[in-house]
Amino acid sequence: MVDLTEAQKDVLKADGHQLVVGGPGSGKTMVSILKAANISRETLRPGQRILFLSFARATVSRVFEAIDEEQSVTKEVKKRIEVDTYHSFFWRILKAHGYLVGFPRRMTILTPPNEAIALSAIRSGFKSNSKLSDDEKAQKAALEVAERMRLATEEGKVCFDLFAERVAILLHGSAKVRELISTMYPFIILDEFQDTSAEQWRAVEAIGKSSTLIALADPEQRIFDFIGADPKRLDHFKDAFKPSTHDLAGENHRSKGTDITHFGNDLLTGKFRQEPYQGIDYEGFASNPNQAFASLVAQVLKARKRLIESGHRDWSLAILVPTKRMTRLVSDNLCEPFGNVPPIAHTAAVDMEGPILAAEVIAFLLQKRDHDSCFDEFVDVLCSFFHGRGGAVPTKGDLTEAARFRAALAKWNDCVAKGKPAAANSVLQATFAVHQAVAAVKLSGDPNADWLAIRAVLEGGGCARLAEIAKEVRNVRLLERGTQLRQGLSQDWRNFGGYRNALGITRQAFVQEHFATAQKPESGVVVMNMHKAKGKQFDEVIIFEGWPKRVKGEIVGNPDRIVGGNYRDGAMTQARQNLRVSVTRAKVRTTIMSPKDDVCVLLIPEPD
Ligand SMILES: Nc1ncnc2c1ncn2[C@@H]1O[C@H](COP(=O)(O)OP(=O)(O)OP(=O)(O)O)[C@@H](O)[C@H]1O
Repeated sequence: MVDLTEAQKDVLKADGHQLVVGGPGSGKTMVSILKAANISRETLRPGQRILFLSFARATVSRVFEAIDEEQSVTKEVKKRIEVDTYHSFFWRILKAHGYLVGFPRRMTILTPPNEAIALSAIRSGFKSNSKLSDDEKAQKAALEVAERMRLATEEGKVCFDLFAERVAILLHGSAKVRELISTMYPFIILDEFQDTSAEQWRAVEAIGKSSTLIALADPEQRIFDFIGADPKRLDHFKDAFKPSTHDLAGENHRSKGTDITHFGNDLLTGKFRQEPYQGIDYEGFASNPNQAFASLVAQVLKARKRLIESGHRDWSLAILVPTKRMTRLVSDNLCEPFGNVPPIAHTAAVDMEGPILAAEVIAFLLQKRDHDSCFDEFVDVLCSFFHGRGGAVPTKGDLTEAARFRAALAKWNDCVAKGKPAAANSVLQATFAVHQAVAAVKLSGDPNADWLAIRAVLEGGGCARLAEIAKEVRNVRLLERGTQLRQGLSQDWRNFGGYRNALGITRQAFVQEHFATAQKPESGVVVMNMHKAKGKQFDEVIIFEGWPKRVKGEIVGNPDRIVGGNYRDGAMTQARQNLRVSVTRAKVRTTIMSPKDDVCVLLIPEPD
């Protein structure tokens, strides 16, 4: 059992609604688990549980890990602490009571890629976001909102964006449902409370009428203003519930013996001390892709060696980057480092819309082999990939590509109907050839082998788009032994001697994957964007940002920077907090890598 600080002990003693604030690694999560254990032993009635609500699955797995670390918490008590995401908790409420807010009784989730497909007709009617006037943006948003509601109420397809808003309406409107929830969960812990959106807050505000709320927050780790976090959120909670407030302040248990937290705090003001910060390294690199990635790989290899030599089995090294694009670039470079450096095994948290839709293309090819309209349907799935892979911000290029394929298919079918051969220069010729080659693949009934066989044909065929799909699908790791997708496909084959339901099984597997909470926390080398690192901890962290593009010595572009464009602009509060969150994820060491000739502005001391 660890020695709790006085402030942590106060958290355990107090009754009623609570607000626990404190800096990174100050022990908010940990004390909330001990608190939950106490409540579970002393207060809960049979059948009741404590709900720990978090934002993302990966954070949830960190909380599970923290619970497991707490040896003073018995197995029985652990079972009564239920850790869940807002998404998954809200979905459970909607499934049971959604009819109260106009939803049909039978509902399915419209996953982000399928939502993107459903909204692509609206989106393709507008120019790209940066070129829209405020009026046009509002018009586009209103059309999207209306379509989302139509899909939910008429077709029972509910997208994530609607969850919190509808649940808030439902809970404010129905004391009965609130009581049902509070009877089950009389205590609810709200993790990362500073980042709750207005809708999430409205929903938990309603539950707080009958359940006791314990909010954990660090106002200076608020990094989601762009999707609805609000600096006033803690005040909203205080005004509504008059909680007892506990400040764990600058205690740092995560990286004891280092100056990592100290450096993180200094980043907020830009005032740095002269003497080095223990546990913080800085590495400058040359501003060109080859040297930049070579420097990164060198740092990764050094860090990995240190961690392996530490003898700690589940070591973790996170490479945190500012943008999703950089996540991909770094991952590609670790797969094929320079010279004869062997690939560096890692996992990358890339956006899943593209990979999921690419998996649907493979599933389609497993399922639909050679019936009459098979090629038409195949082109349709391909177009869905282009409509959906950009998620909420599809590129014009992808939307145009889909339109081009559809137009080519119409011409193609016209020729077929007239008994003429399709035009030799049709964009579909290569697609057709690959489709035929896939239909000729003899399937074996081993889902893994069959999946790879189809992927290989797409990869090696003459159609550049299908080759791209094959590359995307490599990011899907659902076919590992024992996974739901693999088992589902095997069962399908056993039942029908073919993959009759491959598409449905694949879609379902991704929904399950989204809600699964038992995932292990990341270990080994992991790459993710900085926002995704929130609430996590790793042994070592490398923060790696992009570099400027220069023409004749002048900077002409500066994408992928921690501060957009890398120029000073006002207080830069969000950027400072974001970098602080990333820096303080490490237990032992954080290495910050920035281009030598255009160092990150947040690292340059502010004048007195
Ligand atoms: N009093 C304590 N003594 C020793 N170790 C502690 C103490 N409190 C917490 N810890 C450990 O310190 C680490 C960080 O704690 P925790 O994750 O609870 O911090 P946090 O405040 O939730 O951090 P963040 O806001 O950065 O996510 C954990 O490994 C936890 O087990």
